[in-house]
Amino acid sequence: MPVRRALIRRPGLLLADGLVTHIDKQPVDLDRALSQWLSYAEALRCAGWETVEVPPADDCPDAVFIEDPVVVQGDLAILARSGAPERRGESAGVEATLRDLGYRIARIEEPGTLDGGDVLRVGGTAYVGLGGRTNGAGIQQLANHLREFGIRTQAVTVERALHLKSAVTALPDGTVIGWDPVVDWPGAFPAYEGMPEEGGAHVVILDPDHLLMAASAPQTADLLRGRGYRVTTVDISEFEKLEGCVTCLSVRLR
Ligand SMILES: NC(=O)NCCC[C@H](N)C(=O)O
Repeated sequence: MPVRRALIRRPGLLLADGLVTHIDKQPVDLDRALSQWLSYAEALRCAGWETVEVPPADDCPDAVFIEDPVVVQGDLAILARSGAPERRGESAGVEATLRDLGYRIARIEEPGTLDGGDVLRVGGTAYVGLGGRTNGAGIQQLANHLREFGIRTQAVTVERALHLKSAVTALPDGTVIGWDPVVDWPGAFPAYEGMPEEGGAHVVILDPDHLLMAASAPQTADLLRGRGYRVTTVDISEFEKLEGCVTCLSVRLR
């Protein structure tokens, strides 16, 4: 089987200063965050993923949310340019690691903005959230980069959540799942299904029959187990306090 790698980045000491946009600020327990992050990384490895630790960016409180500074497709790493200027310092270490791994590098350039958390690929389509972090110019540039892979790009308005993937992700069969109260346009997806919990909107596909989910969504985990999926859960409460979810703590390279 080809190597499956996932990029991860250890939380830094400033984690508690991370941005919050749609929820109130809550105290973050740093020790608990580190132990949750270690368990998250272990869950990836147990499922057969090799984890590659990107050098820390300790001046950037949100650097642990490594999904946001890059979109990787095939052998191309597209360095994003966050709509939150505080997050732009996260890119350098990600670029260095991906160069070392042999990836070609492209960039979202000014005036474009884009966060990886806004990019949901389902089959040959990349749905891209148009909202606080990602603008139309960023989506257009991403579309140009993805075209060589035969991927078409479709913008989806995001107003009620931080990122598109804060609101929806996709099951291995392509069904987009979300938490209805924060999904602006469920009709944008050919197949959409609401889940009973906010954290139930987020799945990492570890294998075609194996999902990683947050422990905060037990009803959804049971529902998906009932559909035949194996579901591994991890407690990521300290990251959820910063509007993070299971998807944003790693970048799966395939
Ligand atoms: N892709 C994601 O959902 N990333 C979560 C980023 C959370 C971070 N506190 C932020 O506001 O940028």
